[in-house]
Amino acid sequence: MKETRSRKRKREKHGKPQNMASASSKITKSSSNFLDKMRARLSGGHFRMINEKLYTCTGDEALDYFKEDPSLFDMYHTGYQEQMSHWPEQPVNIITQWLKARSSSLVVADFGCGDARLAKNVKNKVFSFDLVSNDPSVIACDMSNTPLDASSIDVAVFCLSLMGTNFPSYLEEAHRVLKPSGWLLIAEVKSRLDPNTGGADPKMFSKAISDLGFTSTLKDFSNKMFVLLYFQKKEKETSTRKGIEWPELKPCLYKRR
Ligand SMILES: C[S@@+](CC[C@H](N)C(=O)[O-])C[C@H]1O[C@@H](n2cnc3c(N)ncnc32)[C@H](O)[C@@H]1O
Repeated sequence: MKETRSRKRKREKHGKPQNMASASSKITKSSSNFLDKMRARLSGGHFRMINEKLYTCTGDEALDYFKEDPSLFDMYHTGYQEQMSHWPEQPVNIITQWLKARSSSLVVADFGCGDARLAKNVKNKVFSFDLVSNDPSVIACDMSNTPLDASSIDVAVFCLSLMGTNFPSYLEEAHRVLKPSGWLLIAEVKSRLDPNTGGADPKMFSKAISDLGFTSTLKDFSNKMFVLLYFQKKEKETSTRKGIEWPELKPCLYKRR
């Protein structure tokens, strides 16, 4: 249909500013999208850097690292939660279910608790340990040296937290604080315990823990992202701790998304 002169005049009068407004709103939107993307990329980069640091230093070095700048801990956990949001299942939920199926009188120590999700979701008394405490319920320490008494705990949990190069000392600490027959529950990133992808031999890892004074009760490799290894502390002290052959656990480095 042919446009009348008066319509054309109206369109030219009113149409142009409208188009300009929508063009400038498009520019604002796309530049804020761009800034959001840049921010996400930057924080993803920071997360990967802190993550690599935690996997390549000892626990006390990691403690000093966060003491110098506690904001790095929040940065790490923002990135970690982003990564976890892509996992179909979270190991902390499986451990939560395991605890819920048992007596709530079991006393738990969560080694490397992160945001203390485990403590928040069970009725048990949970001692939550991490390098930084952002919550009054979390005790800040290097978990190779907790303030717990010897033989005072029923369940020790390491959910994706065997990060430091001195990880055997975390398991030794768990052995110290666990009661005889107490449970040691480990969830670890699958690639770290998969020889096909350059990871450690899970049999060697499990044997080292048994040599420390535990009996293996469950090995679950069914999940794509993580393995579950459960143990019970032996009734009698058998380990000398010396001569245990620990495999090297490779860092879990997350890909850029
Ligand atoms: C990958 S996050 C897992 C957090 C939580 N367990 C979960 O499943 O969501 C590992 C946590 O272990 C903590 N961690 C690593 N080494 C530690 C150490 N030596 N002492 C205390 N916490 C440690 C880190 O600060 C981090 O919060």
